[in-house]
Parts: sequence; structure tokens; C-alpha cells
Amino acid sequence: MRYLSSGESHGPQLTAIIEGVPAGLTLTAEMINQDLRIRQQGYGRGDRMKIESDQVQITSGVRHGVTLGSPITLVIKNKDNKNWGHVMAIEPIDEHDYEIKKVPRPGHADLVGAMKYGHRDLRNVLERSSARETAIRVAVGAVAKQILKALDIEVISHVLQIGKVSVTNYPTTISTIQAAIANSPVRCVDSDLSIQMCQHIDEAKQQGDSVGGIVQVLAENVPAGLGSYVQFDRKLDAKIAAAFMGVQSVKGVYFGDAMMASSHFGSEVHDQISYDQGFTRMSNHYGGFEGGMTNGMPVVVQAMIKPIPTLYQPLNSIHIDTKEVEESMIERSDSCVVPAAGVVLESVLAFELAKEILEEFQSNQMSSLIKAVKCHREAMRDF
Ligand SMILES: Cc1cc2nc3c(=O)[nH]c(=O)nc-3n(C[C@H](O)[C@H](O)[C@H](O)COP(=O)(O)O)c2cc1C
Ligand SMILES: C=C(O[C@@H]1CC(C(=O)O)=C[C@@H](OP(=O)(O)O)[C@H]1O)C(=O)O
Repeated sequence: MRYLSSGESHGPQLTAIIEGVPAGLTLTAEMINQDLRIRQQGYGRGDRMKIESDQVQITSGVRHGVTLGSPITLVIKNKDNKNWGHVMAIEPIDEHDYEIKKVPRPGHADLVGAMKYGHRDLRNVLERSSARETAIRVAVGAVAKQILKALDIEVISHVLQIGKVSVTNYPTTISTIQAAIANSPVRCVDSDLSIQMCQHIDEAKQQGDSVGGIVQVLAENVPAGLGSYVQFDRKLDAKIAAAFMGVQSVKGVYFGDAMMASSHFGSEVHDQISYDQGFTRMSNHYGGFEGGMTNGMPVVVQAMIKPIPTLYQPLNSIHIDTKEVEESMIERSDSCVVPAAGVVLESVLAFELAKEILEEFQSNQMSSLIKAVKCHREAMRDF
């Protein structure tokens, strides 16, 4: 399974084509729209989220609510496009009546993107580097989640830290996490800390600043033996880490309790093996991976999200033509994207897991995939 996406942030639409989804999967736009809504809701988003109310259109690969096995095309229209007239015109225009962006934001793709592609208007870079693209990635992930759901695999994300406010005690099962974050605007399991996190975001916003944090993404009931130790590029944890790093503003990825484990003795952190109707582990410090393969324990990945680049109290930068010091440009912006990034990463994990499963158990039809995974689970249990 693979996909490509296209679309500029303020252009007419975002598009993705996914290939390799088996035939026979139940899929409706509403199944995807649920996730799109959640991505838009995280506390700390800016005014763009008041304009957009993302809804997917499925324009190929599905008939009567069931996948056909042919490429699936997903489209999300950018409602904001109607406000960008000349700025985003696709056809040549005689004269422009908008500001050319010249002062790059530290931390965004503006400067090096312009240097690489030879652009003298930084908008030519920011339109595609923008995390607006994550809307279509979440739509793709929602399709992957439906494949996983048919295999009884669930994925969720929750926020562990915003700025210096962090949760140290949190449940480890998806159903408990789901219940705990249900009413938290920052998707945090602790209601008191949720309030503190929101306050921290408000403070940053008032000061024209931005704030980052850490999210955790979990998958439950993932069969043992996905990925392989035999070649570096077949290790599934490596593929997941690469995919996580591909999300705007993610600056670090680690599995399970890696941060803690690195400062302890091996005897204190290795997950001891036990047997109870199949092999299992007495703890899950390594986040469900050994040797690049899933070991049957929940997959647990944490991602460090940097504070977003656009600051309403901007840092100094350099004008790309005059080379003079100027305050960096201000684009309308979010102040914290940690909860939203968690939802994006949940989709990314779902896609990587579904892709790996389809590589391991190549199937044109969902019914044969379900049988193959069931058979594999039995073989793992009976080892
Ligand atoms: C959901 C989401 C929303 C974002 N919104 C903004 C934003 O409003 N302003 C901004 O400067 N950066 C925002 N970012 C981060 C930038 O897109 C990102 O920092 C930039 O593309 C450079 O990529 P890098 O941080 O991975 O190096 C957002 C990121 C995510 C995941
Ligand atoms: C549009 C989205 O996020 C955008 C990501 C983004 C950036 O620089 O990454 C900058 C902002 O764009 P705008 O200036 O249009 O408000 C965010 O709103 C979205 O998440 O759907």
C-alpha cells in the first residue's frame, strides 16, 4: 500500500491517491470525517480552523460504501481558497496586488526551501511545507484505520507534555486512555493537568509565542512478527520512526520508555519473557519492538514536537533581497499544535502498520487478509 498527496495550503484542494487497499473494505466519507474533525479540534489552533470544516470526498476506488481494490482518491477542499484570489491563482496573472514574502521565519521551511528551488517569494515554499497537508494525511490514515479495525487493531494518541507541564502517570490501555481524554481539549488523560496545559498555551499566545510538547501514540493487538531483523530497512520500528519524522514539527521519536531505559541497568529495564497461552512479556519498556519486529505487546511511540515557528512577537531574520536585518514575517498561525500533531501521528502509525501487514500478508481481498492474519496469530500463539 502506498500513497501520494498533493495540494497547497491555500490552493483549491488537497488530494491523495492510495493504492493497494484490498477490495471488500467498508469505507464511507463519514468514517474519515470523524478523524478530520478531531484533528481540527486540538487546543491552541489559530483562526484558520474557524474557516475550515474538513470533509473528504471519495472520488474513486469505492462503490456503494465498499472498496474495489482500485486506487482510492481522496479530496479535501480548502474553504479558505476563496479568500486568496490572485495570491493562489493557478493561471498567469497580469499584475499582483499582494505582498511578496521576503523575510523567512526561523524554524520554518521558508529560507532553505527558497534557496533550494530558487524562489524569490517565500509563499512558493510555505504553501506546500505547511502542515495543512496533514489534513489529507489524516484522511489516508483513517482508511488504514479501517483496515486495522477489521483485524481488531486499534490506535490512539494522547498528550504527555505541553511546554513544561507533563503527565507522569497515565493508563496503558486504549479504552482507558480514550475515556480519560474524552473531555480534554488537549487530549491529556489528567483533567487538572489539562487545565494547566491550556493555561500554558494561553500564556504563550498572549506573549506572541508558541509552545511544543510530547505526544504518545499506541496501537493494541498488533500481531507479533511484523517487520524483520534481517535487513536494516525492513525493521518496522525504523519505518515508523521515519514516517513520524516526516510530520511537520516532529523533532524526535522514541519507543516505549527509551528515555528512562538509557539511564538504567539492563537488568532493570529488559522486558522479561513469560508464558501464558503463548509467549508474552512482563513489562513493555521497549514499546512492543525487539529486533525491529513487533513482539505482540502494545506498540508505544513517543514524539517530541517543537514549538511552531511563526511567532506574533517575531524573532529577527534577514530580508532575502536586501540582506538587512528585519523581523521575520508573520503568517496567521496556531500557537500550539501538540494535540493536533498527536492525531496526525495516530494516522501515520495506522498507515505504517496497515502497510506492513499488507506487505507481510499480501491480499487482494479483505476476507483473505483477515484469514491470513488469524492464521498467523494462531501460529505465533502456538509456537
Ligand atoms: C497540525 C500542525 C499545524 C501547524 N501549524 C503551524 C502554524 O500555524 N504556524 C507555523 O509556523 N507552523 C505550524 N506548524 C509547523 C510547521 O508546519 C513546521 O514547523 C514547518 O513545516 C517546518 O517543518 P519542521 O518543523 O518539521 O522542520 C504546524 C504543524 C502541525 C503538525
Ligand atoms: C491549515 C492548517 O494548518 C496550518 C499550518 C501552518 C503551517 O505553517 O504549517 C500554518 C497555518 O496556516 P494559515 O496561515 O493558513 O492559518 C495553519 O493554519 C491545518 O492544519 O489545516
